Amino acid sequence: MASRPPGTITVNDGLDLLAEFMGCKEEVEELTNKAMDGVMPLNTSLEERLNLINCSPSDLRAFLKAHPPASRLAPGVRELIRTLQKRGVDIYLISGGFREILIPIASYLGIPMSRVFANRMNWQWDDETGEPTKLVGFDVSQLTAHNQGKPQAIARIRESNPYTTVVMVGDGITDLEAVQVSGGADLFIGYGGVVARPAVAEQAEWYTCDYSSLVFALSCYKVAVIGSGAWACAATRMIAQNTVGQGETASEFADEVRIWARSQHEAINETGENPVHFPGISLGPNVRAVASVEEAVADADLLVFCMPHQYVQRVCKQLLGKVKPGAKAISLTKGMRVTREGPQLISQMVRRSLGIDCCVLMGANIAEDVGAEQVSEAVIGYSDLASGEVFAKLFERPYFRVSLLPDPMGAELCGTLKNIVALGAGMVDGLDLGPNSKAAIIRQGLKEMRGFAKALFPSAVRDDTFLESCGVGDLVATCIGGRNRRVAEEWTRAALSGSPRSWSDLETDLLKGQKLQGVSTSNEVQEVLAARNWEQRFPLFTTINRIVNGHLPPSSVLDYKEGSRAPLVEEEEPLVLPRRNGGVAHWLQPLAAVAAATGFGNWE
Ligand SMILES: NC(=O)C1=CN([C@@H]2O[C@H](COP(=O)(O)OP(=O)(O)OC[C@H]3O[C@@H](n4cnc5c(N)ncnc54)[C@H](O)[C@@H]3O)[C@@H](O)[C@H]2O)C=CC1
Ligand SMILES: O=C(CO)COP(=O)(O)O
Repeated sequence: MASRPPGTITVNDGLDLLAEFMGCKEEVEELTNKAMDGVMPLNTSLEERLNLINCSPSDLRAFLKAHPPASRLAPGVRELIRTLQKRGVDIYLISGGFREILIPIASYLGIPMSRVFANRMNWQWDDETGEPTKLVGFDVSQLTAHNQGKPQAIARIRESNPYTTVVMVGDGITDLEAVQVSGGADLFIGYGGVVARPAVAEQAEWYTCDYSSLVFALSCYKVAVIGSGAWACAATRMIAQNTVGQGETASEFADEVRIWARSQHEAINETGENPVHFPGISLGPNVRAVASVEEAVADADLLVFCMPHQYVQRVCKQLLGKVKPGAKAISLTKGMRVTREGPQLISQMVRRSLGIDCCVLMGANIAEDVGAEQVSEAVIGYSDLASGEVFAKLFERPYFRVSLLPDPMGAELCGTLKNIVALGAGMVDGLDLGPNSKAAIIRQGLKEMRGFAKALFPSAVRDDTFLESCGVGDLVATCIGGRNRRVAEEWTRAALSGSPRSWSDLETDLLKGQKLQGVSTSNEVQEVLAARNWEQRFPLFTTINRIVNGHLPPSSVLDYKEGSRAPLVEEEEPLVLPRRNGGVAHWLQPLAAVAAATGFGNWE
C-alpha cells in the first residue's frame, strides 16, 4: 500500500563498549572491524568477541548502569529518530549486537521491542535460584547472527508491512548488504561518525559523518504547487511565507516552493508575481516557477493540487510514476468528475491514480482577499491525521485560520457544490432582486449540498461539516463575491437584454484566463442526479442546470419547489416571457444553442 510511510532502519551495536568495560577493547574492536569490513564471517566474529568479553550477569548489569542509553548514542541520532517518528516513519533497530545491550536503547528511542532485530546471548542457569550464572555463547538461529541476516530481517518486515520505501542506516558491510539483495532496503545511508569504513563510504548511495545533516535533509519537506491560477498563487504565497528562511534552521519545510506554471513561469521568476492570474501580488522570494509539471513534483514530499478541476485527470496521468514514494498530497481544487462508475472527487482521483494520501483544503477563500491578507478561514479535511497536521502547519498564517476536519469527502463536496448555488445567486443579482431572494437560494442551496453529499456518502459525511468554513462559510462568500456569481449575473443580464452571451465567451471576457467551475460542475452533478433518478430531490440544482443550458429562463431560478415537478419539466415549446424592458424574449432556443456551444462539462 503506497500510502504507508516509509520504514527506516538504524543500527547501534554497543558490543565494543561492553568490551571496553570488560577490559578487552582492542581485541574485540579488531574482530568487530573484521566482520564490518567483510573479511570475517559475522557469526565467527560474534563467537570470538563473546568469548573474549565473557561477562557475568552482574557485569552486564553494572555495564548497563554505568552506560545509560543517552551516553551510548552517537550525536544527533535521537533527534533524527524523533524527527522521523514525528513524520509517521516507522523505525526499526537491526543489529548484529545483543538484545541484552540494545533493549534499553530501543526503549529510550521509543522503538517498540517488536521492531528490534538483534542477537541473543545464551546463559547457563542455576537450577536452584533460576538466575543466569554464566555466558555460554549466543543463539545462532537469529537472522542477525549471520551475514545477509540484515536483508533477511528487512524482507521479513516487508512481508507484514507494505512499506513503499525502506532506508537502511548503518556503518558496516553487513548494513550495506541490506540494499544488495532483492527484497531488502531501497536505499543505504552510510554513517561514518564513529568508525569510517572506506568500503562502506564508497558503496553507500549517501554517506555522512554527522546525523544532524540527515535530520536536516530528511526533515525538510519539499513543497510543489501544481497550478498557477489565482487561488494557486494565493496559496503559494502563504506556503512561501511559512517556509522562507527555514532552509537555514533545519526546520520542517524546505525553503524553496516550486510552482508549476504552464505559461507564466518566466514572468513569475523574473517579476515574482503572476501577471496574468494574480497581478500586483508578490509570491515570495523563495518561489520558483517551472514549466514542466514533472520537474515541479520531482523530489517533492508535499504536493498541493490547485488547478481547474477539468485538467486534473490529465495532469495525474502525466505524473504517473513520477511522484516520490511516500509523498503526501492536498487538493485545493473545487470540482468533481463523473465516470461510468459514478462521481469521482478530485482527492479520490489523486489518491487512486498516484497511490498517495490526499487531504483537501476547502473554505471561504476568495483568492484576492487571501492575497491581501484579510482574515479567512479554511478546513483541512483528512483521512490521515498526520498528513492533515503537516498541511495545517504549511498553510496556517495569522490571517489564515485552519481547522482540521475528519470529513474530507464532506468538505470537498461542499467546495464543489457551492459553485452551482453561486450561479443561482448571480442570477438573482442579474434579475436585480434583493437579499431576501439571495438568502432563499443560499438556504435551499445549503440544504441540497448536504442532501447530495450525504446521499453519495451516507456513512462518511457529517452534518457539522456544513456549518464549517467549507460549508456555509464558502457558500456565503462565493454567493457574495465569487467569480461564478459574477459571470452568472452578467450572463443573466445579457439574456434579459435579448442579446444572450455564451458562458465561455463571458468567462474569457470577465475572468481573463481564470476558469469558471460552476457550469461544468452543474452539468456533472446533473448527470449523477439523472442517472440516479434524484432530480426531484434536488430541485434547485436541477432548476439551475436547466437555466444554465437554456431550457428555462433565468427568472425561474426561484421557482424551485421541493417535491414538485412543475418548474423542472422541460417545456415542449419555447417559453415566451415578458422582458424587463417591456419587450419579449424567446428563452429556450437561443439559450439552448448557446449552451451547446459552451462545451462546459467536457473533461480534458
Ligand atoms: N480563485 C479563487 O478565489 C478560488 C479558487 N478555488 C478553486 O481552485 C481551483 C483553481 O483555481 P485558480 O487557481 O483560481 O485557477 P484559475 O481559475 O485562475 O485558472 C487558471 C489556471 O488554469 C490553468 N489552466 C488553464 N488552462 C489549462 C489547461 N488547458 N490545462 C491545465 N491547466 C490549465 C492555468 O495554468 C492556471 O493555473 C479551482 O477548482 C477553483 O474552484 C478555490 C478557492 C478560491
Ligand atoms: O471558491 C471560491 C472561494 O472560496 C471562489 O469561488 P469562485 O470560483 O466562484 O470565485
